[in-house]
Amino acid sequence: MVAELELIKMLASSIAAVGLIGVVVSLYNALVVKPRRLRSLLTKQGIRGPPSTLLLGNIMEINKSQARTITGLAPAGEAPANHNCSGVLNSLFEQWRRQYGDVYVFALGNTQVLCVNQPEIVREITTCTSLDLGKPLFQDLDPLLGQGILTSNGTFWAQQRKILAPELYMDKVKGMMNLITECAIIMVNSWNSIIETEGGTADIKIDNHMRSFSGDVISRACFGSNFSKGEEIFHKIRSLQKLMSKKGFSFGIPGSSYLPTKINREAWALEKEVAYLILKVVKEKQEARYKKDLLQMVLERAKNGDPHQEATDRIVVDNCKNVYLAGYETTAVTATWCLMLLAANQNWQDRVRAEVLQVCKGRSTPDYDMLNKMKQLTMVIHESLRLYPPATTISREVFKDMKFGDITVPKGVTIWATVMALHTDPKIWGPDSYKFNPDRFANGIAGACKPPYLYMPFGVGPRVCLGQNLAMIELKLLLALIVSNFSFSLSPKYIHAPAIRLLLEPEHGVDLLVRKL
Ligand code: HEM
Repeated sequence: MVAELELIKMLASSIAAVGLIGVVVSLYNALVVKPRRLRSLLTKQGIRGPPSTLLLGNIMEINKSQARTITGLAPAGEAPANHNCSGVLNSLFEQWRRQYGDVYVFALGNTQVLCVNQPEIVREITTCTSLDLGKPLFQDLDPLLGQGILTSNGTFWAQQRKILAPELYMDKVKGMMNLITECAIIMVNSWNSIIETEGGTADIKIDNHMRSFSGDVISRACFGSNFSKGEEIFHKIRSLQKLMSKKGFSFGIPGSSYLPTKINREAWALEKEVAYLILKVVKEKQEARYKKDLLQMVLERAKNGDPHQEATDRIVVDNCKNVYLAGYETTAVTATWCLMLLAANQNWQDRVRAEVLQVCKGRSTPDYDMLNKMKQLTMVIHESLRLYPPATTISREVFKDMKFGDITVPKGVTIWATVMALHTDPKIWGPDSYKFNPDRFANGIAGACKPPYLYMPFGVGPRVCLGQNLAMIELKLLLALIVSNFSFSLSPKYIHAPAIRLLLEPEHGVDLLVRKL
């Protein structure tokens, strides 16, 4: 009996040892062998790049000064006189581009990233419709994004795009004008009360105000009359988002999101709670026959595409989270940068205000046609998105060997079109490419940028942003109401420190001195 037990113990420990060896081998393959092989396939084609210094790095751990170096903008306390992008030339990406050419490779964790700045190749990549080219797979973000439109690929992505896209066409966005106006008025009123309390002029950190506005719009658009429940749900998604950025991306450690760490456990619990709450609202809606909103339409289309309840539930839950994450912070941070630039360039603030007042002819809130007539305002938004694009790179992964230009990109490589570098390239924009000059957009995007597809704050091609119509209307309406109600300048507290987190954000927020007009 004792001998049998010993034998069982020995067998168990050999199985454990073999299992452990298997794990070590697969880790070694993923972390060392595969990256080396991909790198050498690129190097053989003459593509060079910095040594793999970021191997096993964690993007969130690239410390703040490094993030600022990558962003390339002026560091804290050294704002250039007109608060433009003039420091970008010194950025790490620019440095690498000068050193290694328009196409170079670097390592981010165990991922080999091919950085592409050559216009024709950028175009080939961004407009490529092959399903073998898609979004990089960030398993770490699973609890946050699930398998929704932002991260999925292939036919499953195409199915989800078909479901969501019609809900964000311009005619649908036009129908959201009332709800967007309501949210903008709430924002303006909150500033009015702060200014009243402060006695005429208030020093306001505007970032969270912009977030409340865009969060409010998405809650109402998705959940219609249930928007207060939507707000509760989005509050939890935001907590999940914060938790994920605390965790960071553990590039290079396969399976790390499935380890029962404290953060992972918290994330799983929040993920379950969010899914439960969304499905509860969906069920209530079905029973109460509410007016159809975005979520309801997604549900109906998802049901037509797949009769299985579980699959339908997943599409609804994941896309609800995806739309929120795609549309909330991006719009808020763009509004924040626009206001910073208008505060720093008073002449443009005056020009936009004069236009808004002239177009609105005494009306306190503009309608859709009025927004379309606001050309100066549109130019300012375009220029702000050029200098401060919230998404600083457009990224793709190749799922089988593919050829772009004369480069063969091996399966598994990630490609980045570096939006910030393309948006400030003097060869594309002229010698004042680092300056805030909305006039360059006087004849539209095609007049400002040659070739126009290199202006890509919303991406280009088959995966172009689905929410750009909604975002532009939200931004125009909010900014029109702000400039017609208030005048503002930069507060002495403001520190110019753009930093790349998930998006390009002002590291210390934006502080404005705001006065009621
Ligand atoms: C100023 C605000 C916004 C900016 C700068 C922005 C930017 C972007 C960018 C750069 C992409 C990736 C494009 C690519 O990979 O080629 C994207 C995708 C996407 N955006 Fe936006 N976005 C904004 C607002 C919104 C809003 C308000 C919504 C929805 C309500 C939204 C929904 C989406 C969706 C669903 C995708 C994924 C499309 C796909 O993969 O097929 N975005 N956005």
